[in-house]
Amino acid sequence: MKIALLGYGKMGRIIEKIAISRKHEIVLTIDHDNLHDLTAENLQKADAVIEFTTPASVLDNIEHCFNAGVPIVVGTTGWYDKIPEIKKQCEQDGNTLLYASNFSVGVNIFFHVNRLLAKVMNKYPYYDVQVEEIHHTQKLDAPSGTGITIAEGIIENLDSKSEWVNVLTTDDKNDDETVADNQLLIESMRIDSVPGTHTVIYDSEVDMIEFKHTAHNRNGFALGAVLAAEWIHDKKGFYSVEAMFDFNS
Ligand SMILES: NC(=O)c1ccc[n+]([C@@H]2O[C@H](COP(=O)([O-])OP(=O)(O)OC[C@H]3O[C@@H](n4cnc5c(N)ncnc54)[C@H](O)[C@@H]3O)[C@@H](O)[C@H]2O)c1
Ligand SMILES: O=C(O)C1=N[C@H](C(=O)O)CCC1
Repeated sequence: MKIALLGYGKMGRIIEKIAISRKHEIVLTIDHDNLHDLTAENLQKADAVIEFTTPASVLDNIEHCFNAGVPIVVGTTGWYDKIPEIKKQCEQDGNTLLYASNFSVGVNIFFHVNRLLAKVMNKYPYYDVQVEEIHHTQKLDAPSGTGITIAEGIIENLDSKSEWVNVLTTDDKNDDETVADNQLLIESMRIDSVPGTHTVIYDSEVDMIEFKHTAHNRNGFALGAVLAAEWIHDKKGFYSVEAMFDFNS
């Protein structure tokens, strides 16, 4: 397959290596210093685009791919309030996009079990729940996209929570944050070069249940994005990465 990379930062560089190891060809690489190469003609050389840039540039990049008629896999986070609009554009105009807050297989298993656990916890209301996410200090958005997906999975399945709120701390101290009973706290921490750690904590007066995913490096995210490009290149429409996994059969 021919792949175009939008964003050649930490993720773009690893995706390139993994794509080549899977016998794909990188036909276009765009970063902030060669934006003039982002033309429909260049994009159309690719069977699929993989986009890992910034919250400020992702929507323009999506538009470029839609205008060029090339399927796009979006890894960038921090734009999810625009999902309904983008979904509509896919459905109305026949565009193709797949996005994930986290492409790693391990995190997608975690998402699935998180939803099941939240359902179980309905029977045990004396546990309160919160989400913690830790990432490197270069991260531009908070909470992490993964943290939002985890929180939404809890809110959809646990009757006592109806919205999430975020608190960002820049060191590892954990001040006891107080939130309303219906609110689910997502505590974001930014520490050194941490690739991504997410924990769901159910706490009661007598004990604590911690459910945790730790990324050791970025390779799992990158492999998932390449697998998503392989999966989507001949499809039409709007997809979340869940469509690639079938945990129910
Ligand atoms: N979904 C996932 O599995 C997953 C995993 C890791 C990171 N991410 C997300 O991916 C994004 C990128 O992460 P990263 O660690 O590679 O960041 P990074 O800062 O290392 O790389 C981003 C790159 O995008 C470039 N860029 C900026 N504007 C651009 C534009 N208009 N067009 C093309 N390139 C542009 C920057 O110069 C930079 O090189 C972030 O939003 C992050 O949250 C998602
Ligand atoms: O490094 C990042 O930035 C990451 N972003 C994603 C998120 O916001 O959840 C996935 C994990 C790494």
